[in-house]
Amino acid sequence: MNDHEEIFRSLETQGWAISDSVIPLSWHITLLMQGWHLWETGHFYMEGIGRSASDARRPDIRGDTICWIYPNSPQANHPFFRWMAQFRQELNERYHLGLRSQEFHFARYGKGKGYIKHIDQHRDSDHRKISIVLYLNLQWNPMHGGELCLYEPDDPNVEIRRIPPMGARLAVFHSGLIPHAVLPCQQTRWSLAGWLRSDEPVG
Ligand SMILES: O=C(O)CCC(=O)C(=O)O
Ligand SMILES: [Fe+2]
Repeated sequence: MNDHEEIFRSLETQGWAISDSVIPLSWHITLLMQGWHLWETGHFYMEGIGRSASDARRPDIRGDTICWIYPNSPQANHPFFRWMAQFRQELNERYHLGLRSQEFHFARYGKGKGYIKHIDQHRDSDHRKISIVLYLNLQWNPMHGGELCLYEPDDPNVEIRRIPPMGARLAVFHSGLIPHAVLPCQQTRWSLAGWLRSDEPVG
């Protein structure tokens, strides 16, 4: 069974999947360097919690700062995004999900920050179908916290799993199904977060 197969099986049976082997180790390091450089040069900002401009920034709900990766930017050339386009195509072939586009941003959670329990589909749009997080941390140990915490779709009070954000670890889950949270971290936490979408690419 190849790595993609394992992810597909887990997605099918439980709605989420984790892989520590599908992403080459060097990719998370080169992506971390890109993210770190963008942060150093002031390209990160705090995103609101909804879709409209009036949706307030709420660091008490969502503590990360982010930097979107635009299609024609140098960062978009990283092989990770071609890998992801291929993965998206495989998902479409197997499950007819109609995934037409993908979007990704770097995310940086400073010490003490997290993201409270939520679902990734916005109230008024269900175009986000599959959520993806690639962790970019070089070293992580249990004292650093910052786990991705997954909850039962039918009962969000029930925790299913805590996943430490180890470098090169890939988390994949159904955006409209799995409630999840980022627990407060005790060390700066880096990731690349994104969504496979059912609408056309922007621009
Ligand atoms: O970084 C993670 O583990 C999850 C992030 C998340 O839930 C989000 O950006 O919507
Ligand atoms: Fe999320």
